Amino acid sequence: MAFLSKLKDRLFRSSSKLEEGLDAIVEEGGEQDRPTDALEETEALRHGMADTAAPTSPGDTDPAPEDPEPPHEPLSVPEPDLPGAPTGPDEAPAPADPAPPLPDPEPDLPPASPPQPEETPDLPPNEIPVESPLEAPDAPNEVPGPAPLEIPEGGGAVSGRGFFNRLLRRDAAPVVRRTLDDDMLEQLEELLIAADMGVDTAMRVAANMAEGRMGRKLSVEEIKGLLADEVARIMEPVARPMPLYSKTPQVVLVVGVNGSGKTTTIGKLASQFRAAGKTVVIAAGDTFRAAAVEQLQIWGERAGVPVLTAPEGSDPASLAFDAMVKAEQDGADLLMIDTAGRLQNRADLMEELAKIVRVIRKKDPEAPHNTLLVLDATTGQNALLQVEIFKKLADVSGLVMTKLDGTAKGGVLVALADKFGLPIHAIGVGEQIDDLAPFDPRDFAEALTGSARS
Ligand SMILES: Nc1nc2c(ncn2[C@@H]2O[C@H](COP(=O)(O)OP(=O)(O)OP(=O)(O)O)[C@@H](O)[C@H]2O)c(=O)[nH]1
Repeated sequence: MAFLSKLKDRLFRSSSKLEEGLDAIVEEGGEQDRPTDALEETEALRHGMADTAAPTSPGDTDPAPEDPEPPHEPLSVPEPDLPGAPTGPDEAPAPADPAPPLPDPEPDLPPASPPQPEETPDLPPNEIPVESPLEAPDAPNEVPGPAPLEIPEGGGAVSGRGFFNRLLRRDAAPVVRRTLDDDMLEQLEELLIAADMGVDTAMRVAANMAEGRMGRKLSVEEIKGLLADEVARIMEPVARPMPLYSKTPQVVLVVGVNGSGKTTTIGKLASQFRAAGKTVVIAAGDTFRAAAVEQLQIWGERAGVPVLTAPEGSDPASLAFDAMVKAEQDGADLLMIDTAGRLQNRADLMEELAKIVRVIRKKDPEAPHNTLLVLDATTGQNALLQVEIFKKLADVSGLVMTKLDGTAKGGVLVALADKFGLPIHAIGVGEQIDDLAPFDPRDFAEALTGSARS
């Protein structure tokens, strides 16, 4: 739980940017709902009711998607309802249940179940994912705000209005809601684009959020919930730990532009593999930069893993071959090969990477078993370009996103997942050795949107 909240804290800048934007969108043209309206709208919303659905109560007659006029009485906060008392002309008549035997079940449970660890289904059983430093959430986060986002078991849109709901109504504060129309949808799209989701993904996400909800009144909390659901849906298929194979040494080629965090990530991964009982060898393949080699040696020491180096300017492919030999001799489980990231001369880099692959395949025709592309999340949309380039340079099998801490550009992960569908194996959330976490789509979605933040 501690690590989870750390992740959320560190992604705060992304969520605060989105939250500010959502606040502004809903404020503009929104109006305060009476608490009873809030409850009913929320219930209907969580049911995913289409605007063509039957009215939820005699007074709740949202007639058509295009109709921006809310049918509810505006702004006034009614006197608290007494259990069983009449609730007003435009409200569903509360059933007279003077002594309800039981309150409605679990009124403030969040809509989604806590995330389960992702499995890589097509791996043999002995292939384990990267050791997860994330604790599984021990209790689901609660959705703040007066209107619980509950879907009562087997209930209709306005079902479950017993004793408990009336209690909630009495305590609920007014909520600002805005009717979802084309203008608001456009503003949402712009906000998501500004949050680095990219145009295509932002439009798709906004459209999915709006589906069946045009003409409905939404609060900021509800929009955050819808957005988090949509982000999690997109991210779930790509949240896959790096597979570990039984055949050793497993060769992991690590690529990415200079400064993206390759060295740091190799050190963090090596440390996690070691903690999982694996023996690891690192090869310092960026032989042209002495500083890069030194950094890798420092990380090797921290992780307790040997780092093979070669004289400055020597052939990285030759070092990779020597490293293969050593890894085999040592019976190492993993060989991680760092590479240069000079995109300035792409043809040279492509040839360098291709040669490394040719040479290690002399020892193992299936190597490299993983080609990890390390991306710096703070580069925002540029990360998309880097994926395109490196997919051409090397057979990228998965991504590690670094520097998600303190960036307001976390939305780029959604664009990456939507566009490329490459597995995101891990995320870097700091500069320390244990600041590498498995990618959890639900945590990420909630941290990005600021929903259910504890
Ligand atoms: N805040 C933060 N900083 C990170 C993270 N990962 C790496 N860094 C920092 O990013 C900088 C570059 O990281 P490196 O690992 O040296 O990057 P590289 O891709 O190996 O760069 P070159 O050695 O120049 O090829 C360093 O200052 C790291 O401490 C992260 O997840 N969060």
